[in-house]
Amino acid sequence: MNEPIIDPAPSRSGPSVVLPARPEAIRLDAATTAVIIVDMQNAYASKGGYVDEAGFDVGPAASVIPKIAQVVDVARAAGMPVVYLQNGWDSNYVEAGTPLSPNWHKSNALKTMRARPALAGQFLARGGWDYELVDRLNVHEGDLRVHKPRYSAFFNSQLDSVLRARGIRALIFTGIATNVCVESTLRDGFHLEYFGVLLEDAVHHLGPDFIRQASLYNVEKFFGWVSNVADFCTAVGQLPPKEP
Ligand SMILES: NC(=O)N/C=C\C(=O)O
Repeated sequence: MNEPIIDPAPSRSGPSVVLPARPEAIRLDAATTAVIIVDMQNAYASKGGYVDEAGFDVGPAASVIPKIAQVVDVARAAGMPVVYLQNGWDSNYVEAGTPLSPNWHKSNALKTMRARPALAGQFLARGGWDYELVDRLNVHEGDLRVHKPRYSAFFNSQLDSVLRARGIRALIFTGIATNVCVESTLRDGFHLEYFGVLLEDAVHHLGPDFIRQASLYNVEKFFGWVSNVADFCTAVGQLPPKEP
C-alpha cells in the first residue's frame, strides 16, 4: 500500500519534493514553504544571556546552531523564504505589559530582572546584545526578520501578513524553545491553516527531556508533522536552484 503524502498546496505549478515526516510524509515546494527560525538570539543560545542567567542550561543550544545554518543554506539555495523571529520588547519594556498582563508575571526574563536589579534593562530589549541573533547564523540581506512580543509569533506581530503576502502554506520550524515559542507558534499556525513541520534536531527545549518528548508527541499527534535536518536537506536539496 502507498504511504499517504500530505499536500499543503495541491494547486501548485512548480516542482515539489516529498519530505519524509511523522506521521505522514509532506509535499513541499520553494514557493509555498518558509523556514521559520524561532528566537535564535543571544538571550536563548549564548552564555550570559537571559536563559543562562535565569538558571536554564544553555549549553545544548549551541548544537542546534550548525543544524539551523544547514537548513537555511539549503532553503535559500532553493529560493525558499527564511524568516528569523526575534522575541522581546522595546527598551522601555512597554510591550512587555503591566501587572495586568500574564506576561509580566510569567516571563522569566522580567522576573529575573526584577529579582536582580543590576540586570535591569539587559534582557530581550530591542537594541541590546541579548535581543540580537547569534552571530554564527550568518543572516543574509534577503532574509526576513519578524519581531514578536509574546511566545506565539502570531500575536501582535507581522508574521501572518508576511507569510500570506508570499502565498506560504507550510512552515518548517527550527529554533528555541521547542516547548515554548516553537510549539506556541506552530499551534497558532495550525489554527490559521498553516501546515507546521518541526525539525526535531534543529530545536532545543527549556526544561527536562520529558517536555521535549511531550512537544514532539503533541506536534505529531495533533498539530503538525515531525522530520529532521538530514531528511529536509536531502529532499529540499533536490529542488532546482533559485534563479539569480
Ligand atoms: N523563545 C522561547 O521559547 N522563549 C521561552 C521563554 C521566554 O521567552 O521567557
